[in-house]
Amino acid sequence: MLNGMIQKLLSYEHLFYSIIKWMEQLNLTFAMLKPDAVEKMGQILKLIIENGFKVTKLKMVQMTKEHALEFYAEHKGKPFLPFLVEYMTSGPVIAMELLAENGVAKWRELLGPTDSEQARKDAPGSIRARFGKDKSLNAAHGSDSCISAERELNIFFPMSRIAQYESPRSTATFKNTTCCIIKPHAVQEGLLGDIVSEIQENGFKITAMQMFYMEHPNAQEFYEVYKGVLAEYSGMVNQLVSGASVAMEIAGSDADTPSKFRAFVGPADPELARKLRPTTLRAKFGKTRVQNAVHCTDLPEDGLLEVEYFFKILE
Ligand SMILES: Nc1ncnc2c1ncn2[C@@H]1O[C@H](COP(=O)(O)OP(=O)(O)OP(=O)(O)O)[C@@H](O)[C@H]1O
Repeated sequence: MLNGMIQKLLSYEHLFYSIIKWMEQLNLTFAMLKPDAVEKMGQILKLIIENGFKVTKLKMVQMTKEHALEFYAEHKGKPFLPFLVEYMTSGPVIAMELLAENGVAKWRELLGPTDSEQARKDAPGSIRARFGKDKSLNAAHGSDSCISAERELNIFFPMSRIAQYESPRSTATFKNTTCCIIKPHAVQEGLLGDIVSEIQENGFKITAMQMFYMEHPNAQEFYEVYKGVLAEYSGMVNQLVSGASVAMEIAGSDADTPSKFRAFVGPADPELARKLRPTTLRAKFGKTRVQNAVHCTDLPEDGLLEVEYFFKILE
């Protein structure tokens, strides 16, 4: 009996050390989709998730010249720096914190060689081979060490309020837009890339995007209009606080975009959506009336208020 107990304890000890070892190897890295890759971000997010990364922070931002010079300080004096700064400030970028076992090295491997043309020869499945153009317009960035990752994450996702004020700003336009939130269950199920791809491939423009970890009072306030109206109100609030969600500002070419986007999202009940509107987002990715993949602004006149809630109040 004593023998059995000792063996059991040893196996627990073994399990404990395996977990510690795994946690030691698990690391965070900083990843960025450069301006030329933002319109393909859905496809790239899909690859990131398929390759076992967890997206723990995400924000679409606009870098200034000062941010780009700080970010690429190691390249000071290099002939390509002025062009690089111009390129990095030419449009929004997607800044992300990714978590994986050996995350820093694993993300560099998925990125492929700096020069996209070289990447197409040496690593044809890599992100730069598939989405980059050449050695400067190369789709994405990855930290080269854990120390760089910490420095770079601190530029885009600083902890202190003062540093947050100076960090690259969100790209929300607050003009003729509507709000869409990818719900926590869909993020947890690894559907972030699939949903963003669908949105982009159907002609809608994502003009702002950020991952949020919502708290109860905020979720209650956000869904206030449904209180006493929808039986699912509490379930909806609980769903929104159950993990990371991704809020987006959606724009389109005309004033009808909010209604068109609403139709594209489909009926609140995914079962009904699958019968009546099988090509909608909720038909494809929803499960129940509460876990229906995305929230989308109901009334066009509320679009701006909802976008402001996330990108002015919560940001
Ligand atoms: N010779 C070059 N000509 C033009 N642009 C370049 C050149 N070398 C690097 N760059 C640009 O500067 C960025 C930073 O260069 P670096 O040598 O740090 O490459 P990297 O570590 O592969 O890329 P990143 O730091 O963006 O992940 C490159 O990603 C590329 O956009």
